[in-house]
Amino acid sequence: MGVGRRMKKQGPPEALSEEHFAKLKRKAGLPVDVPTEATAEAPKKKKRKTAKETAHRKSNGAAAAAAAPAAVPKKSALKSSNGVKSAKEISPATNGKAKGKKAARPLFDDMSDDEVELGDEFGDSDLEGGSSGEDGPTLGDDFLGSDDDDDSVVDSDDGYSGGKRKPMWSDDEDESDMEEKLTAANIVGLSRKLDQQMEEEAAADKAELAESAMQTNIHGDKPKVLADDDDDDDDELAAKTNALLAPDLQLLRTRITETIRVLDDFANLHQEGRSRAEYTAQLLKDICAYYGYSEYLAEKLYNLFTPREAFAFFEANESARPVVIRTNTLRTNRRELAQALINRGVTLEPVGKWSKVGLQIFETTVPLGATPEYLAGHYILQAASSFLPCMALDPQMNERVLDMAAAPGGKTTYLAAMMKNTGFIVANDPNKARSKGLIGNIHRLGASNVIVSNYDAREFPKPMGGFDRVLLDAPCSGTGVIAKDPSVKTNKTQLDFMQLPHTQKQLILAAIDSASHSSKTGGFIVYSTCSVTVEENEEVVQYALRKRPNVRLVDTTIPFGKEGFTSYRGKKFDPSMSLTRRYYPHSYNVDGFFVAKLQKIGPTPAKTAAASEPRGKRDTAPEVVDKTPIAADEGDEPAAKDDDFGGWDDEEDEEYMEKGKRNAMRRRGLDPKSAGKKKPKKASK
Ligand SMILES: C[S@@+](CC[C@H](N)C(=O)[O-])C[C@H]1O[C@@H](n2cnc3c(N)ncnc32)[C@H](O)[C@@H]1O
Repeated sequence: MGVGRRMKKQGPPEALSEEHFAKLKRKAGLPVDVPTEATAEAPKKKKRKTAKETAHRKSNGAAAAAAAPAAVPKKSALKSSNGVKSAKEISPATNGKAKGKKAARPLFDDMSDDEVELGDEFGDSDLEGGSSGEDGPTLGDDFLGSDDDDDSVVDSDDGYSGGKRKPMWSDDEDESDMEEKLTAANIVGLSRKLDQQMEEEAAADKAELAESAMQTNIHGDKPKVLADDDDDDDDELAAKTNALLAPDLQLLRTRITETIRVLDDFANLHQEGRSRAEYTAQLLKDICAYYGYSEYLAEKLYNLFTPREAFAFFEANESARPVVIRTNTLRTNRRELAQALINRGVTLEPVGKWSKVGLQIFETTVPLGATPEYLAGHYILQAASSFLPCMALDPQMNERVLDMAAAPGGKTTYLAAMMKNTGFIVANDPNKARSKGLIGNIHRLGASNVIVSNYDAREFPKPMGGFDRVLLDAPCSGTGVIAKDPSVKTNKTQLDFMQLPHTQKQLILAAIDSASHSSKTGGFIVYSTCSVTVEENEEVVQYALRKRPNVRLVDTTIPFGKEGFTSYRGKKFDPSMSLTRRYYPHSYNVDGFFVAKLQKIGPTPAKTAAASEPRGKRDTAPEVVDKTPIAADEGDEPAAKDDDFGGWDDEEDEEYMEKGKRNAMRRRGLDPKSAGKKKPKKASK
């Protein structure tokens, strides 16, 4: 089945909402506050274990796992006074449908004693020596690259060596069957997790309600957010909220929500004589104080959204995204992996219908970076959003693929699995330290069609060109992954947002020039970043469209995501920019990400890379000379190579900054030559 068709059946991941948890509860056959058709249906489909069975299973490992799960009690029997019962409180009852149709099979009922023994043999005590310690899943992901330090490389050229031969491709997986089994096997863990999440949500809602009630009592319906010059109370509030050392966070938060309320309904709620700009300025100040952003970055991120959505974005950056692992289909399939991990005490479920290889981890009693399955390369810890560029690139078997910025290899190894280890992938990264992690992952996951190189990718296609598909997962500011790396809140400056896009623009042209427009199967380029800023995304793609008329934007085929901006703060982008996709932590509960897919529809401009197309691959048609070649500054020395976010080169950047200043002056109608001149002294009186 082609990916395109499969995608149509898939839905987006859940947004962060009460409904998400309610849905999961329904799925697990648990009661939710609002009864719906789905709720009524759920108990018929799913079965759950009693608390007794849970305890037994926990203490007795697989023996207990083999016990048949108890049927789901009727909804009325489950409902407690507050509408939510914990797994412990639920009493067993029989389920008509299960009896009538087919008795639900426990997940491990066909497991031999040998397999049970295996589970015990590699139990917790053996795993505690693993690098992750006792704190659960702490090993790196594909962005931060803590896998860099992973020296647990298992050479796996022999392929999967787990005794009997196992099915390799999860394409064969029966999705609904698997979900049912997984849900049954995980039911107690999931219920516990969901109860906990519901409790947290309820507490947060209560606090929110109390907060707004407090406001309503104090100020009536028109919130008083901005201070009057002559008001002592206001001075006190200002002193409390603006105090450098210990701002009153509760007050700040209240003022943030109230200001948003005013901005939402400005005509009715604003204080007499106060402008929208004043409210916005106050809100930004409060956001900086409350969440700890630099003013510069807070404003940049705020401007992407409506005030309410911006608040949701800043909030989402305060909590971690779900831990997700990607099944390595070169070694196993998702069902087998899930069974193995559940057997070790991991609570999980499929990440969503949009992926056949992702598993979301809810709880684990073992360090995920040290299980035998991890060491044998059956999975990699990989953020869900990192799947997306690979899905968009959609590499085919036997193709030639370039991954321009590949370390630590989360995406490279996914591409290799998609290609079933056929064809070849050039996995490039100039950062040698990060490349160690890349090589480690390639070996551990058994990706045998990968060649590693260490070029500054701006040099491509000189070393090699003519690829069927090119992935550019560009170095970026990381504004989409602030939850993972909060230092981004303060360490990104205006200079970064000039220098990074500059590098990204050079890289995207190199990516385009490295792809073969005459590829029989491809000619596609995917550009992605884990940043949400327009400078690093739409502006870079727009630049590529302008400089390379031989490419066009095409559908990413990812079944969810917000459309890229076609205009932004007065800037107009190509209408096809709506084909690009944006992902936000608050809307999809994934890292912030951007994905654009380009197709090369004509020959590479002669002056740049055509000459490096492999022999026999060169197009016989006359070459089109690009009338808009890369600007003169694009041939400069590459930036320093040790920076994950694009490196640094004082000389280049100084020159670049100077150029920027001169252009800015020109735009303001000033003479750039006067830049260095001293200001004339004021005439003395
Ligand atoms: C977002 S990370 C890539 C993550 C990787 N694609 C994965 O999935 O594991 C960006 C990478 O770009 C690399 N990089 C920085 N400057 C580069 C350049 N000029 N050419 C190629 N890669 C570069 C960094 O070393 C870093 O590993």
